[in-house]
Amino acid sequence: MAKQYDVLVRLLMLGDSGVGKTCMLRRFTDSEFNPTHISTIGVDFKMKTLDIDGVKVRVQIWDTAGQERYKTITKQYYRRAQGIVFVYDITNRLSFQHLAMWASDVDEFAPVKVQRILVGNKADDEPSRQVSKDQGSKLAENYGMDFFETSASTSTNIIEAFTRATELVLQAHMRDVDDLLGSLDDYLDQAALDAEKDNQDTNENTRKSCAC
Ligand SMILES: Nc1nc2c(ncn2[C@@H]2O[C@H](COP(=O)(O)OP(=O)(O)OP(=O)(O)O)[C@@H](O)[C@H]2O)c(=O)[nH]1
Repeated sequence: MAKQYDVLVRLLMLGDSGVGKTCMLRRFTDSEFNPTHISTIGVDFKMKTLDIDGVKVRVQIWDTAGQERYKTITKQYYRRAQGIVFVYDITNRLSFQHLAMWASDVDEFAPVKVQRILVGNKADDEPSRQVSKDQGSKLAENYGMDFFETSASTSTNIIEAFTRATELVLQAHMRDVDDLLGSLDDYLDQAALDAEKDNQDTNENTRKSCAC
């Protein structure tokens, strides 16, 4: 059967329990919002295909449990992630403070070139806000990440956040391909020069040894 996509991208969602990771994912893949909180057990994943500049990208998004007791399981998934979506809840200051811990886990267990974005979810619940947009944006700037305030409930910025994380992964991998092609060009140039030099040396030797 013909492949339905050109590239596969793996994203991982991290953040405290209850920040809305599962709701964001369901909103993105199924356009649904379920207000009941059923804690994720270990990890779960969903897929969606995006068209990014004409490239069909199959995005595989791993939704991890935020609860401490699943950490041993969830950490095993960091290694294969190409992009991380860090999520906190704008109505929960502690979930914002814990980002330092999530980020340090990623530094320890994820590949060096993993791409990262920061998301403050539940932006619809303005009356309960505990983390200002400015605080979120400053932290993202410190970490060198793009920043989005989202709402799984109203769908605000959900597509934008996942699409941006996917684009960043694609760009990083394109750079790798370019670097690889660049070194291949250098190698071929050098090989052509070496072959030319060998040729010249052989011609000279032939001339030197010629008695005529
Ligand atoms: N107001 C509002 N509530 C939200 C939003 N997203 C999620 N919630 C609520 O937050 C609660 C937790 O959402 P989940 O998606 O289950 O949280 P989680 O981060 O996946 O939690 P764990 O699986 O335990 O790690 C649910 O009761 C949701 O209804 C949102 O954008 N706005």
